[in-house]
Amino acid sequence: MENREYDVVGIGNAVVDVIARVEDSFLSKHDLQKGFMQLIEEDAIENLYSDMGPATERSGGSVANSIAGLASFGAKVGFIGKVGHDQFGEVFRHDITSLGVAFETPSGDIGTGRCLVMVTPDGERTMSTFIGAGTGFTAADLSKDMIGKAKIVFLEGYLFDQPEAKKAFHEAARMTREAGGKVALSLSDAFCVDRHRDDFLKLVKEGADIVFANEKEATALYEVNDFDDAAKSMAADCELAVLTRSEDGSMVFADGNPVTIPPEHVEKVVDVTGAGDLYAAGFLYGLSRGETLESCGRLGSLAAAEIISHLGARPEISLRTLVNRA
Ligand SMILES: Nc1ncnc2c1ncn2[C@@H]1O[C@H](COP(=O)(O)OP(=O)(O)O)[C@@H](O)[C@H]1O
Ligand SMILES: O=C(O)C[C@@H](O)[C@H](O)C(=O)COP(=O)(O)O
Repeated sequence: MENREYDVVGIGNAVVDVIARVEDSFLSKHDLQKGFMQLIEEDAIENLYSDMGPATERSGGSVANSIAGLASFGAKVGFIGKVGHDQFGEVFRHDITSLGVAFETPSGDIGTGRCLVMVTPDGERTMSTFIGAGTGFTAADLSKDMIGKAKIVFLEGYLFDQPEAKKAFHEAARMTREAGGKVALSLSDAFCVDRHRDDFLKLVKEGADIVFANEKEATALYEVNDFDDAAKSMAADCELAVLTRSEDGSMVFADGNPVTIPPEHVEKVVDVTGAGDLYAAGFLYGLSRGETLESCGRLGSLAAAEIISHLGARPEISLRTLVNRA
């Protein structure tokens, strides 16, 4: 890919994660579906929070996590997303800009989005997200300049949950194409896929160059039970399909041809939050540098392995150092 100011520009919800360890019984008590993301209103988030044990706050947001990961690899990156004029917004802005990410989206009047991340003893994460300021995200927040200078624009599927953000999403994809960049898409979550299946299918077939999905999202998209059936359909539908399979690694299909990528060995899985986001970071980092698909996948596995070895979805050590060591 030719030289451009940004390797990747991400567009997604700007969210602060509130992370706590919980027992499985906490999930059943609050009627939460383990391993998924459920949308929640602000008062409900307060109720849930008050029933939790000690929690830590870290910047999150799915594509924002990927962009933070890319910055940690040393990529040139930007992020577009909406925070509010509050302390959570300041934390999010500080964290992302301190990593060297260009982030210029003006803050809005609604409070910053928050995601309660509940980590069970097996390391699985279950999320309840209040989108907050993200509900005020519109096409007017898109930076034409940033998008026009990106090799890849990475769009978050969660944006589909807000009508104005959904319009902005389509506009961003159009602007990217017009400027000669590649459109990458994350399907985000299986429930989100269920809510917007037809729109996602259309994008996978026509609007995106690179599609990231985990096993649950891919099977939800094609309404099948078997991973192989979903993979076959996605491989036929898009140019570059990147399918992740948790501890079984990942598979990439380029023009229908499969490449299998092993996972990185992880001594102890502490918290799987951000595995897919960081995998995407590594993969896109490799892609923006013209690496082979196998090498892109290995970079993804490496970054994902770092993130699941500790609590939270932002890297705790420099991914560039990790790659150099590897
Ligand atoms: N238990 C694990 N051991 C090693 N790597 C893992 C493990 N779980 C996830 N990963 C890595 O993270 C990637 C993404 O994980 P996955 O669970 O498929 O995505 P998501 O977080 O979107 O649900 C996998 O392809 C793999 O490289
Ligand atoms: O954007 C959200 O609603 C959730 C994020 O804040 C969270 O950090 C996240 O997406 C975690 O990533 P995943 O486990 O790879 O889905």
